Amino acid sequence: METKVILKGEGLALGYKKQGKESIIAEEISFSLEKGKLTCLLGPNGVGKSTLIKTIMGQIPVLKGEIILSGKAISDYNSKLLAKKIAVVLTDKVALGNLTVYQLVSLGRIPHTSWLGNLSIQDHEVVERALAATNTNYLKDKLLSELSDGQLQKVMIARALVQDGEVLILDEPTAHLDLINRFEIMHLLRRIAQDEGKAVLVVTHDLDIAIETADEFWLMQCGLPLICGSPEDLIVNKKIDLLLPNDSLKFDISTGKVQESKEYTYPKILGEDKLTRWLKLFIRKNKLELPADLISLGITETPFLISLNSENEDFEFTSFNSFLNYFSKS
Ligand SMILES: Nc1ncnc2c1ncn2[C@@H]1O[C@H](COP(=O)(O)OP(=O)(O)OP(=O)(O)O)[C@@H](O)[C@H]1O
Repeated sequence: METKVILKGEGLALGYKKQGKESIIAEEISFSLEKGKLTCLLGPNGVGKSTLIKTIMGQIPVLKGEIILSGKAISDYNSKLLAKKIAVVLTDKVALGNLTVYQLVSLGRIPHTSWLGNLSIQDHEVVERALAATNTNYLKDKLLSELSDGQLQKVMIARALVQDGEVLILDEPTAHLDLINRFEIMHLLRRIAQDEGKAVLVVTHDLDIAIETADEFWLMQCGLPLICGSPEDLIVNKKIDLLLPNDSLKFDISTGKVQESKEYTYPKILGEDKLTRWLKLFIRKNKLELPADLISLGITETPFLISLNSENEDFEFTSFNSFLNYFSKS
């Protein structure tokens, strides 16, 4: 069977060297990046995610070990050959506002063109295909300065696609984007991984969307080896909690959300789970103290009602805010 692993590292030490002095940022970093999969690299700010990316891109050398790309050490690739294998999308703003989308995407072809940079008919076809794959064809004559952040991000992905490397790396591609665009970009990357058989590695802080879209997670935490596995495995075996070393937060396996770890005792709430969970969140968030003589609390969808029955009084509320008002009066 053809191996899908394209990039491999084992027991790496990563960091920076200044005036002969090493400053190690992360150790015991082992991974296998596979073609056809969307892999998300997650971890707190400053843990070393960008350092790992920069090392994979060959921008900084490994302090210990070797990264192997297609059976050969990264350090043995020259920059042009590496650019044919690995395409990168960074978060830096492009200072090329007066280029058209088509011109920018064409620039991604440079590792494949002659030294004059002329594009062949085949190169133009690759550019057209990348514009189609990212749904940005309609933008091709627009100037970059005329694009929204979401459109620009898709165009940057198109530029990386025309590089036609087997590995595509993106550092926080969904930062500054709205919810719809965040989903769109991550689904687009998943499609690219699956349809084009590329190994896509994405640094992200978007845990929710990463859980929805990723095939693999790499979790990075200070002083710990890199933890790799499918999101579902890491959730079920609780390794995902490594992202939350602070005791005040925990990952709630039943909702897939990060929440306060303080245990709340709720009264029995009558109603469907899909509604009672929002009532529980509302009680927890607003630190509501329910009456000591409470008999029952319930919630219904049609008509929307929150009912509170105590020994002394019964109430019905038609919104969460009117429920809250009851507590501010009492
Ligand atoms: N050129 C450099 N020389 C020395 N140290 C650096 C250099 N660049 C980054 N660092 C340090 O390496 C550590 C990891 O930084 P890095 O940018 O890799 O973290 P990160 O996980 O990507 O963070 P974020 O989520 O905030 O982007 C930080 O302590 C940072 O100060």
